[in-house]
Amino acid sequence: MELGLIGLGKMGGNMAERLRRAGHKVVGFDFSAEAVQRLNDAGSVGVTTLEDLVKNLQAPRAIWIMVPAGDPVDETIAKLKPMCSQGDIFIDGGNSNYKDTQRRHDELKPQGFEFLDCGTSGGIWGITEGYSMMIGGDDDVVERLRPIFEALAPAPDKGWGRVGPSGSGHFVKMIHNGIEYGMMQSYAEGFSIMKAKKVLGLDLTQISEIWRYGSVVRSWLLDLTADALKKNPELDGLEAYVPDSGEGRWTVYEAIDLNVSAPVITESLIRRLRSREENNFTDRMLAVMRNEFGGHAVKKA
Ligand SMILES: O=C(O)[C@H](O)[C@@H](O)[C@H](O)[C@H](O)COP(=O)(O)O
Repeated sequence: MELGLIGLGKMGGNMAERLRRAGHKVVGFDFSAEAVQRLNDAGSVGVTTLEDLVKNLQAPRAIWIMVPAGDPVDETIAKLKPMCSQGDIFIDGGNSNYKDTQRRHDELKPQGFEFLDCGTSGGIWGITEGYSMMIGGDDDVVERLRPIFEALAPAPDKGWGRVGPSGSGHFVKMIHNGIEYGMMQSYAEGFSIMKAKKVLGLDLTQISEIWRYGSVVRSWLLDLTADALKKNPELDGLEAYVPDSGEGRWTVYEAIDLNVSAPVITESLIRRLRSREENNFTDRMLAVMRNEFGGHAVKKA
């Protein structure tokens, strides 16, 4: 099949290569000339304008958008529409908010365009391991792209599927990432407690390796954790600073809207926020109040 791919970063570039290896024609666009060159060197078609991307694909086209969530997705669709034809399919494979996705779908459908959302998991490993894909949108449109999903997935019949109507792919990916936050937090806390138990002299690298096989808490995340500890057991040179890209906080908003208590995911998000505050105002407030009512000592900076 032919696929247009917009955004040849860590995810898009690797996806293009996995598709090429499976025999598909990929026409890829990126603002980075280097990324376009890399694609051409690998044997796909790299182009430097969206016009060329559209021209190099036969209608009805399928164009996969792999750009940062938010305005870049709307801007890309707005640029593509005048160049594309009725029946063309746009796929948003990024981490968009599902409410934006539903809005985009409802705008595009009456204009004659198809729109799928595909929550795509797998990170930089997807090129070899395959990607897990949670797809939202019309069933017949998903079927038209079956060869693409089969090639990107870990196996043709595994790791992908239509999960519901438009928006549901991104909704499920949002929850997936919320779970990711909770799992990461739990591993990190467990390893921290073991590290603090100095009298036992535990080797965290060894333990992570033991847990990888047969243990109830084995997982791919733990495999990666074990690799990281092997490379850098003390995590030297790293700042205790954890960013987030939005999916975790959207999961928490959703839990609140639905009256579902989700304390682990919520706390995992809060811990990330806390990791970015050094000597924060909240804790200084606590110290000063304690000092005011009880005359308790404060630690001066
Ligand atoms: O499934 C995946 O491949 C990951 O979940 C990925 O989609 C995620 O976006 C980033 O790893 C960073 O997410 P945060 O910045 O929110 O941690």
